[in-house]
This record gives sequence, structure tokens and C-alpha cells, in this order.
Amino acid sequence: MNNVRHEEAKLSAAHLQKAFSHAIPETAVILGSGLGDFTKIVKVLESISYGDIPHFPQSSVAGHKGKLTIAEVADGKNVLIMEGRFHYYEGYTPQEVTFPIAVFKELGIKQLIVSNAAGGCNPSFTAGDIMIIDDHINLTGNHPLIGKNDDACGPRFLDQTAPYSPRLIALAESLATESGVAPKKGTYVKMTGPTYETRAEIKMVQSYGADSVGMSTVYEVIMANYFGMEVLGISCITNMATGLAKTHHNHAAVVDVANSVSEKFSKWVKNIVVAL
Ligand SMILES: O=P(O)(O)O[C@H]1O[C@H](CO)[C@@H](O)[C@H]1O
Ligand SMILES: Nc1nc2[nH]cnc2c(=O)[nH]1
Repeated sequence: MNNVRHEEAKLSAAHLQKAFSHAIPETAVILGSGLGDFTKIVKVLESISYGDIPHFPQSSVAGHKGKLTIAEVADGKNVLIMEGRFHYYEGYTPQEVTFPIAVFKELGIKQLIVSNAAGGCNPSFTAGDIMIIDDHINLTGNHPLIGKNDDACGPRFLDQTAPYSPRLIALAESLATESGVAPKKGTYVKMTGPTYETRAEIKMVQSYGADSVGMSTVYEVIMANYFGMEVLGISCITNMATGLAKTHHNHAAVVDVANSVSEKFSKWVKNIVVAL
């Protein structure tokens, strides 16, 4: 089996190019759990439900709306927004999780901003912090590029020295203060989920150098790297990780905290997109 569902991605992209009346922007944003309010501070131009896009998976997680939207962030500057993503724990394969990235490639997306809700493993963090992801650890035991490689899509052995673009990180940092955020920076660890971690698992990932932990993002970033896109990754620390948190975890609380951070997160991301 090929590692990229190239023919299906081409069909999805062709459908979107016909169905959207606006030109497809060059920048895409994936909104993590509870971060959907980004669409409230931009001018939504048009949306297409995932269910209406051939071959697209469907969102099943609360806080993930399930539509692809084109919105205006400034005069003449638009962005493509994925309102909701797909997770490995939903039963999707890594190739299905990253199918939208293959479609983005066909649509000509050049920059990808990925966001997530995550647990804070770095004891200096607090819930409500925002973290720029500058590296990641894939602890899922699976990988979206397993399969027969098509050299026309990307290299068999992909370098991962800088999965997150130093240029975009510098840009995000330069716009932080004026956007009202004071971002931390660190390493995101992807677990499969759907359980939150045990105390022992958090101790383990801390010893690996993890600053935040979640169940998404890394497959999308690997695939975007494969296609040569520039990537910016942002974690909203919705809770301190197990063993560091005073309370037990639940997804409703994760979404609540993400919602409360959403306004400053959104303003910052909007400023970044405008500056690209
Ligand atoms: O990573 P996102 O999609 O933001 O969601 C995070 O929040 C959910 C758990 O509460 C998991 O899906 C985890 O990955
Ligand atoms: N794996 C994981 N995902 C999260 N998403 C939000 N918080 C958490 C967390 O503590 N662990």
C-alpha cells in the first residue's frame, strides 16, 4: 500500500476547488479541541462540511466541528481553516488522520499552523499557558509514512532536524507581546490516547524531555514536512499532566480551558497569518 492516498487526495482537492467560490489560500490552520472560536475573529467567507468532501474522514470528537472554511484575516488575505481534526484513537489509520494534509498539498498550501489542547508536563507551566512547539516525540508506535513511497511526493527517509519552521517560530515570537500572549516553547509528545496518561507515563515522558502531551498533531506535522510545507505548532496547555494536576482529567474541562484561552490564541494566530 502507498503511504500517501494520492489519487483520492487529488479527487478531494479537485472537488474543493470547484465547490469553493474563493481561491484557495496558501496558509491553512488546524484548530485543536476547544479552539474553534478562531472563526469568530475572522470574516468567514464560506464553509464545506467534511461529509460533503469525497474521501474525507468525519470528526467524532466534541470541540471539533467538522468543516473546512475559507476566511478573510485582512484585506486581500485569506486563510483555510480545518475546524476539527481526526485522531488515531478514533480508529483512523495514520494515513486517514493525515489525509487532509495530502489534500492541502494538492490545493497548494505552503504554510500550515497546527494547534492542539495538551497537558503540561513541564512543572513550570500552568493551565492556560500557550506553548510554541519546537520539537516532538512520536510515542505512538505508528507512523503516517509507512507504506510504499512515491518519490514524486516526498523522500523515503525524511529528515526531521527541524519539523517546526524556525522562520515561523521567530515570526510567532515577534508578534506575541502585541497579541497579548507570552508563549513558552518546548517539545510535544504524541501518545495514542484515548486514555489520559498514568502518573508513571508522565514521569517517563518528562524524562524524555516532554513539555506538553497530547493525542494529535505529530502525524499531521510529519506529513506536512514530507510535502515541504512550513509548519508552526501551538499547544494550549489546558491542564497540567497527570501527577502534576490537582484534579482528574476530563475532555469537557479540556474544552472549557481551551475556550477560555481561545481569544488571545486566535488574535495571535490571526496576526501571524496576516504577517506571512
Ligand atoms: O489534540 P486535540 O485535537 O486538540 O485534542 C486533545 O484533547 C483531547 C483530549 O481531551 C485529545 O483529542 C487531545 O489530543
Ligand atoms: N494525552 C493528553 N492529551 C491531552 N489533551 C489535553 N490534555 C491532555 C493530557 O493531559 N494528555
